[in-house]
Amino acid sequence: MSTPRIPFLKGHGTENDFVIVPDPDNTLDLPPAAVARLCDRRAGIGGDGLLHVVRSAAHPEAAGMADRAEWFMDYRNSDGSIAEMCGNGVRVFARYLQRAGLVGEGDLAIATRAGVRRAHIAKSTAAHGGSAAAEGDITVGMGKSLLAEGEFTVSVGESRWPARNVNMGNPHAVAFVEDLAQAGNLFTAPAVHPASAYPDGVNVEFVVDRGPAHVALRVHERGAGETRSCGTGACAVMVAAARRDGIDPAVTGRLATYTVDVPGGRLVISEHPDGTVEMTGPAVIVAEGMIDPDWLSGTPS
Ligand SMILES: N[C@@H](CCC[C@H](N)C(=O)O)C(=O)O
Repeated sequence: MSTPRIPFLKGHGTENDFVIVPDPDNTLDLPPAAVARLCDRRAGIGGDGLLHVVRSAAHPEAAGMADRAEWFMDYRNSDGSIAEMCGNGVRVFARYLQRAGLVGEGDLAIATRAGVRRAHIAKSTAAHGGSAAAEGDITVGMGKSLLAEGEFTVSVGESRWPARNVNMGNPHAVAFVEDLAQAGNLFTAPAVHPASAYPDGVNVEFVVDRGPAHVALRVHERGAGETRSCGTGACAVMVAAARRDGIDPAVTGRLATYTVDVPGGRLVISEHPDGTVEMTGPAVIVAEGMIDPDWLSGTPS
């Protein structure tokens, strides 16, 4: 009997693109090599990462969150490595659940390795025909940022910039530059100093100003290379930009909101007086299909 084909979908959030593999009961074997094969842009489906959609109760890393969030985002980078969190991924994950009829518009909770995140799926508009595939925005509560004390730098070639070390569930180094072109081709990961500050690697964001409370970034993602967007990175950038601008909602008691442009679109990010960060942006499912299990396992057919 032949092995059944594996359903998948493809989606993106501000062009941070993902292979989505629904596996409610966690029955699929997805070793790093299989993830890298699926995310390969020439020999596979292609993506910056993979969203393995599993019921929290069925996954050993999420079972403890099952009472608060039915679904677990088992996120993998395109090189097959595991990441704690993916901001754009959470929105696309929520969009998948909506499209599959597993959740409706409104609020839902999603378990991630960084903890439970709450998403709000905006009501579909008539302009989108009210369909479940509508491209309305999704807002995600991204938790609190953690800014490390100390001196950090990021360098590309001979250039070196001071950086903020911001954790959004996953690690980020944020450097303000004069011009985004200074980041170079970003084929390889920029050097970070001290490297010991990031024992598990780091995502690196380069940032320029576009106007008041408006910045733009380029990013090199750990485990994926340069991508068109990074949601957690955009949140790290928002917090770093606010502090640089002398704004700390915990001190002022007022919400701070920044527009963060990424190569693949725009995200709007707010920090509340209690320190929680909220991100709003699009999430789109573009295709669905079937994976050949023999190809995935590398078994010649
Ligand atoms: N693109 C994501 C971040 C994905 C994980 C990251 N590469 C890491 O290893 O931490 C986002 O939108 O946040």
